[in-house]
Amino acid sequence: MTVMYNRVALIGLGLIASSLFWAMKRGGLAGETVGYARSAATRDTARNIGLCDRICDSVADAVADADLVILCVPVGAMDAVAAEIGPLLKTGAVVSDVGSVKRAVIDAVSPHIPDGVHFIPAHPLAGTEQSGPESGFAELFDNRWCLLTPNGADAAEVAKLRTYWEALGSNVDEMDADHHDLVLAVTSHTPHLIAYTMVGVADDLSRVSESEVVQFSATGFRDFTRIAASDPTMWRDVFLNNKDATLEILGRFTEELFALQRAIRQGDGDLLHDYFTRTRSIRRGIIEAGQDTDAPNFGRYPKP
Ligand SMILES: NC(=O)c1ccc[n+]([C@@H]2O[C@H](COP(=O)([O-])OP(=O)(O)OC[C@H]3O[C@@H](n4cnc5c(N)ncnc54)[C@H](O)[C@@H]3O)[C@@H](O)[C@H]2O)c1
Ligand SMILES: O=C(O)C(=O)C[C@]1(C(=O)O)C=C[C@@H](O)C=C1
Repeated sequence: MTVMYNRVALIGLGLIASSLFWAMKRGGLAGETVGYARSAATRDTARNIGLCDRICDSVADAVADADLVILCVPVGAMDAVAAEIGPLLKTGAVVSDVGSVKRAVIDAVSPHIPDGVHFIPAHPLAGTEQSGPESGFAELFDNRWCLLTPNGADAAEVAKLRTYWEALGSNVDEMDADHHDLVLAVTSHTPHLIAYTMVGVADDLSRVSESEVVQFSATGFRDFTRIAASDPTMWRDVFLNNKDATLEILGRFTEELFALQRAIRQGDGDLLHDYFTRTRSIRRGIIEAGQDTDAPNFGRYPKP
């Protein structure tokens, strides 16, 4: 139990902020955690479930004298929130965020950060399809990655924030923001778009085949429906703010899809088999590297 920041302010009280609070409480990482949400209903819910040591009715009260301020709002709201809190930040404070996109957040937030305040963007690669203050839990960040995109921030403050995320349970790495956005377009953003599309297609079909799509949905499709149940505001903002990288990956995806479509039409079994063999090895690599702790056989076969 080591207090790392005396006062931590969480702005936006959803899945990530509430998980941060419970994980900080578990580790005793903050002297005091204060929270602010835009809507009175969310603030009431937060108070009712004991989220944060104090819930403030104004963002000014929340950031007053805060040593660490974490912006936990959708990516598209970062600009407005940063503009509001910028003039209220104390000298020496650290501002961070948890947004799923990094370059657009840096461009939106940096202009509002006064001299003497450190802005260190971060992105925990951990989440669920749930949202809101009641959805958080202390273990969310355990054994997950958190990527920092420091963008030239003070090295000592970056090292401290890294230690903080490690104390929350995460593995931490640093990355250039543009590279982050390209990597996440491949590993998270485009897969979400594909899931949204596939569930939309099934929904169109279900109007033809009534409830069969739901009744006979196999595990693969159920996984798609979980992903496609993710928060619409959050994901709208991800795509609007990681436009170039997502379009680049979608272009490549479409080319591959057409190649597989042609192979099916032409009965080219070799092409399909080779392709699926290559992709299977990627999954096996992830399991062998110990990166998928949710896999059903995780840990069953000890590595030699
Ligand atoms: N959900 C995930 O899987 C996940 C994972 C990693 C990072 N993130 C990122 O974390 C951030 C928060 O996501 P979440 O899942 O906690 O979302 P959430 O929907 O659970 O919570 C977001 C909170 O922000 C508030 N909010 C929305 N617009 C606002 C505004 N203009 N001003 C003030 N408050 C506003 C909402 O009322 C809500 O309290 C997003 O930037 C998202 O990209 C999400
Ligand atoms: O598990 C999930 O529900 C998620 O989609 C979490 C997930 C991801 O794609 O891995 C989603 C967006 C975030 O920015 C980070 C994590």
